[in-house]
Amino acid sequence: MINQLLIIGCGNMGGAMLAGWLAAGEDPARFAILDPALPEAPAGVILYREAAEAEAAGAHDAVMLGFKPQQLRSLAPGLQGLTGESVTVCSLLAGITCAQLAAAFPQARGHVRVMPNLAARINKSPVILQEAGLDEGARNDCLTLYDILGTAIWLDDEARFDLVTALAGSGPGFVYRFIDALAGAATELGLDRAAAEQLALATVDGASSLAAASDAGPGDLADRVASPGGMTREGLNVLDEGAALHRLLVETLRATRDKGAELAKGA
Ligand SMILES: NC(=O)C1=CN([C@@H]2O[C@H](COP(=O)(O)OP(=O)(O)OC[C@H]3O[C@@H](n4cnc5c(N)ncnc54)[C@H](O)[C@@H]3O)[C@@H](O)[C@H]2O)C=CC1
Ligand SMILES: O=C(O)[C@@H]1CCC=N1
Repeated sequence: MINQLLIIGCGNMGGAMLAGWLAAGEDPARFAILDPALPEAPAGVILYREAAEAEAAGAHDAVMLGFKPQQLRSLAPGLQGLTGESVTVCSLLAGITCAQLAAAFPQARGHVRVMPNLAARINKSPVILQEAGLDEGARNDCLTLYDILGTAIWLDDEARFDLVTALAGSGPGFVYRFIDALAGAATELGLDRAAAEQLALATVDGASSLAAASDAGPGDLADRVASPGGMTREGLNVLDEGAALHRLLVETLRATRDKGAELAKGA
């Protein structure tokens, strides 16, 4: 079991994960934060402003890096005292590989890439994991911890990590853009903006919950919405014309995935 996780950089993503763990009833003493700028920590969670303070406490057996990938090179030297041989280094840093983590924190017990999304806050995030150097016990400890935030899985091929990041880590951003566009389209065609936003959100919420609970795939479900000779088919035809939506999303995921390699190159 991971007794204490030190979250180094607790902004949007680290904060959402911490909120998810606490909402699930985890003991706040199981977590500590090192962040020079976070206004305050949740009740019962220790907040360190400097690495030396966390080092002196020496209470953690894992760290989770939650700062920006572009900061890895400058911050790693100052974090060596926190990443000794009894400490597992977990990282949220998009694009940064296990090999880069091992090079940045060579003394650590093992290295884990972690890719959640913001739905960790409500324990509904997929969490994709990739490790280097962990034994079976440490693998189980990581899976158990991250599974609290939704559904954690090990990926067996790190070459696909940037792609799953684009799909599951960045994915909420694309879904939010879609909801916004749906509401914007209805507004342009004459609906009041507030009503359009409310209906678009409720529709996406209901549709996604139904798909999650259904044995049928989303393609089949779309066909079930489209009554023969009815209205929906006309709209689906617009999305399907020349595989317009499919092509747009392939380009969206490609651009997102490829940025991962660029971030890795810069680190
Ligand atoms: N936002 C998202 O939905 C997701 C983000 N990620 C990853 O999470 C990481 C953080 O992203 P966000 O939370 O969006 O960024 P953010 O800017 O909200 O959070 C970064 C945090 O790092 C802290 N920080 C800055 N310098 C620091 C230092 N020297 N020591 C300790 N902490 C320091 C900041 O004060 C801030 O709280 C990135 O590596 C990103 O790739 C991964 C999956 C999803
Ligand atoms: O935009 C980013 O780089 C991070 C990684 C996945 C979601 N947010």
